Amino acid sequence: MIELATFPINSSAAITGARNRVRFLAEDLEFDVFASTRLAAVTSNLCRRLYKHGNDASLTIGFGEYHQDCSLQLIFRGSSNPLSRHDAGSLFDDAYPLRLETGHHGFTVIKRIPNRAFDPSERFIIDQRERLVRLTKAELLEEVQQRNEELTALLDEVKQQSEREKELAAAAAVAEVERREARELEKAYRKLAKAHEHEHRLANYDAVTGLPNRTCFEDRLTQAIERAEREPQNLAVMFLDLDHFKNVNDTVGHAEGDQLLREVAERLLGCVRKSDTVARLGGDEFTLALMNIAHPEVAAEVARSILQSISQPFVLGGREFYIGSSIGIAVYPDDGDTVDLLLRNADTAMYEVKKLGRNNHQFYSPEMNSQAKARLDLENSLRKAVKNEQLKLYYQPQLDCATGEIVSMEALLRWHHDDYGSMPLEQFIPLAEETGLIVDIGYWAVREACRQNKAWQDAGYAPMPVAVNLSMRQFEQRDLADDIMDILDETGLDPRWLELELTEGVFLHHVESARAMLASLKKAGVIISIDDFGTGYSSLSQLRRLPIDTIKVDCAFSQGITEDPDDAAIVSSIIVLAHNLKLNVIAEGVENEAQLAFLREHGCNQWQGYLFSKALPPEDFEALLRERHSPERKSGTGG
Ligand SMILES: Nc1nc2c(ncn2[C@@H]2O[C@@H]3COP(=O)(O)O[C@H]4[C@@H](O)[C@H](n5cnc6c(=O)[nH]c(N)nc65)O[C@@H]4COP(=O)(O)O[C@H]3[C@H]2O)c(=O)[nH]1
Repeated sequence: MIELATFPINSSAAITGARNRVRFLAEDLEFDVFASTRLAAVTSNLCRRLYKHGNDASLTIGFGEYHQDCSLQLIFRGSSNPLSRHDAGSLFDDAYPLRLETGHHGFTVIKRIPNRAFDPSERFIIDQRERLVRLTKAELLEEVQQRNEELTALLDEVKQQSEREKELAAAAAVAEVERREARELEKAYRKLAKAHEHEHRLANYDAVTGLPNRTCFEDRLTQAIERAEREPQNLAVMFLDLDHFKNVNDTVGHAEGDQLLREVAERLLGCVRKSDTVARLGGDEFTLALMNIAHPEVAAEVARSILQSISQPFVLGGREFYIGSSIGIAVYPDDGDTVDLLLRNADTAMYEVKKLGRNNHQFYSPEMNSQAKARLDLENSLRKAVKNEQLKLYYQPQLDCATGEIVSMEALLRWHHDDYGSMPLEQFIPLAEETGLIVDIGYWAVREACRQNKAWQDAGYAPMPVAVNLSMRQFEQRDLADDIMDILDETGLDPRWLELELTEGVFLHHVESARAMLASLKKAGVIISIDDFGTGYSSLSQLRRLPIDTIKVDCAFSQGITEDPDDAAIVSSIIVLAHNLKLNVIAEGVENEAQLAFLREHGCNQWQGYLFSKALPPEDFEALLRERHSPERKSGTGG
């Protein structure tokens, strides 16, 4: 800094200024209070300092850069009283009193700065007392050196600090990367674990119910058997199948069907202990493993409570559904000591329940196995018979009660087994129903009956309807009506010459779907009849709402009408009821004249039975037709 002037100050004052002018505005010229002097330097590029040393106060003013020949004017704002030159002069030489625009009085000191050369090496430092001290060159050098050392030390420190910071930052970055990697790794592990868990669930649990699947069930049962081998105990394996579950699926759809399975799972879990296992094998089949049971009767108790629980209604899609269940039980170690054997024997016992009428439970017994084997043989033979077309249709004439003419016929299935000869229907129809083979057999029967009927018509015999039995299982086929219409198309038989016989059970179990299918068939001209009427549970009101044409009186009633007044009353009531509903009545199983006379007397429309003829092979039936309705008489008498 270039020092311009030093003003001793012995007053409290404020300094303002601009550019190369300095103005001292003294707050108060009561100089005896200068002890509290505090000045603030405010000029911009003038460098100023106030030094106070002892009682001396001085102001050093200089420029940060070289200026010459400038004048300094210090203006002290004074009190309200005019200052005498003396007053001012006591402070500075060349002080002139003045009156400031503010109305205050002050004085000004004008100091000319001589045109003199400055030594640019002159330096000042601020000493410890905050005084500006001019240094000699040597001192300056020392000062600079000292400063340099300080600076170097400082720089070193800064450098070290920065190195440390760098190291820390690097370490932090590495740590961050490691943390991030660890996080990524953990995420990947979690994902993998989740995928493993998902895979495990898929492999071991049923997606619909969340219950263990077959694999998981077999694992648990294996472990339980191993435990039971070490510490002898009883285990029970149950095989459970829902009765008529398919009806629910067909009526309300698969989503509701799944809901029902979930509710069944819940109910099953509610009937067993936590240590037991309930699994779903698929479809409507469930298995249970009851661990460490005190005695087999415990399994029977559990089975009873399951039957009771499942028999409660299920509400699906706003409707109530009642389903039953069939349970087979096999007990370790008596009924098997391997998973396979226990499951197989429980399954066999379950089939036995189904055979005996469902909605019950049954313990496995060794005799069942031989029955099951026989059943399996029969099933295989039946499959072969269907494939090799060993099945035949026989035709039983149906006669008009009033005229005695053959007016229609019923097609009845016959199976001639290569080894066993003629197989009784009551033996293989239920098996075909159980295995679902009846669906194929049923379609074959409809096709064959239509083909044969059309062939007789084409041969010139008087056209008449052929009645074919439909199984309840066929009503589980959504396309039944379309398929039958296709068969009629294929064989060229007019729909009015086909009659479909169904049992009351169809209406009990498939009311809605059956009604719609039958209505469309009836609309096309197909005749619909209810077989074995009186043996089921059809209500009169239901009968009225069904799209049917004919009621068939069951053999048992027809045969009892002459001996049992109840049967007589039932048959006559059925006839009256049917006629009121404008339905045709046909009595089957008529074996003697007295029965026929009763039927005639009560206005029954048609009859069939051994009194006239058994079901005949097609060639014999044709011979009968030839005899009674020769082709030549076809359009003449109508029978
Ligand atoms: N005791 C006696 N019986 C007589 C007399 N007249 C006729 N029958 C028998 O009564 C049954 C009448 O058939 P269904 O009630 O439809 O009862 C049929 C029907 O439900 C079923 N079935 C027969 N063929 C078929 C078929 O093609 N498909 C289906 N799904 N079921 C069939 O098998 C049942 C038994 O058929 P079949 O053994 O042929 O027995 C026939 C017939 O032979 C008689 O005067 N006295």
